[in-house]
Amino acid sequence: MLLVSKEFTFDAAHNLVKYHGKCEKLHGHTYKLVVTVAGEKDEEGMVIDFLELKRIVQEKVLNRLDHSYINEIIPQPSAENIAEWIWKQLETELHSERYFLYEIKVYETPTSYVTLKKNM
Ligand SMILES: Nc1nc2c(c(=O)[nH]1)N=C([C@H](O)[C@H](O)COP(=O)(O)OP(=O)(O)OP(=O)(O)O)CN2
Ligand SMILES: [Zn+2]
Repeated sequence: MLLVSKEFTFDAAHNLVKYHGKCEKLHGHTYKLVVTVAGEKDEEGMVIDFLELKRIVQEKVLNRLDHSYINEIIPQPSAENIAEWIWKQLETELHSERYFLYEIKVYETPTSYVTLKKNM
């Protein structure tokens, strides 16, 4: 099995409504998203074309989250809840007879991130 990953960034604002601390105030992050697909190669020697991966993530995730107020889409936008929402947007699209969505990482800051992995 091969793992194919691509990194993306998006800028968005949020506030954690059920939270006591500085993050209950409106603020923004440049989020980093790493999407990993697992599978076997096709006759072109690719699990999934990076361009196809980019097209799907752009359409299903970035077009909605980039420059958004995330609370309007995800009511309590912790990195954990954002990761679960992104997983739901991508799971069906990144699934074929040869490959499947394996893991995503959502970085809220360069040092704070959440990993969501497929139950195997
Ligand atoms: N488990 C989680 N903990 C926290 C979350 C979260 O989503 N999941 N979110 C926040 C805040 O929204 C925010 O991420 C805190 O960011 P920031 O103020 O930038 O944090 P730091 O400055 O401490 O980050 P550094 O990378 O260390 O500079 C809080 N907790
Ligand atoms: Zn935050």
